Amino acid sequence: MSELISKWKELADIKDELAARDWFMGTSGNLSIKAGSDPLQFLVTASGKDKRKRTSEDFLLVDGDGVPVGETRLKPSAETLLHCAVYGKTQAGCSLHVHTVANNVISELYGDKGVVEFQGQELIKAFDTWEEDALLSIPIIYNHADIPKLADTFAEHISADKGAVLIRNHGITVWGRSGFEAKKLLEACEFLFQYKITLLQTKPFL
Ligand SMILES: CSCCC(=O)C(=O)COP(=O)(O)O
Ligand SMILES: [Zn+2]
Repeated sequence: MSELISKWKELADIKDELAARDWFMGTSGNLSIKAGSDPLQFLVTASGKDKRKRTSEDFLLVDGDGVPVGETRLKPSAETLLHCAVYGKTQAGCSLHVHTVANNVISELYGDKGVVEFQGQELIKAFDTWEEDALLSIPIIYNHADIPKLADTFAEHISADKGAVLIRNHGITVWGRSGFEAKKLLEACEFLFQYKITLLQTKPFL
């Protein structure tokens, strides 16, 4: 199997798993996987598709600027520039963006603070923070309608090969060195968000 086909299949499998969780409401979300470093190329979801369906037109290959490689009638995700920022600044191999109710609620609750923090929760170890008092901070940025501006603001928070950034009342983007790692981080974030919301809802009755 060629490297590109194998990357396509890997991303399609991740897409199916996230779809099974119902994380692509209303055609939201976009995913990418690095296909080559020299020159930088990655597969990204085509814009506006129902990401719960598996088709031969789900992804297209783009360069480091998010421009399609070769002739295609497909349009790359409207948010491709955020994926460009991840691959341009790190050695990450996969970047995942989803809108969920939990990530939107957390982004609104902590949006004015610009960050949501987790401590004393086992699942923050997904981010390789093993110390007992480790603190996981997830930045929350403003949801600029202008995508180049959104991508620039997002890029300010990319400093490692794995990470997560919330976009207020929009969604989350996570990235990792591999598809496995990116998916693990996304699942960990969504668990932590749901945990915090549940705890906040429960507390008044304790
Ligand atoms: C209908 S959701 C609005 C656009 C968005 O935020 C998103 O994640 C999906 O856009 P795409 O162009 O990647 O389909
Ligand atoms: Zn989005």
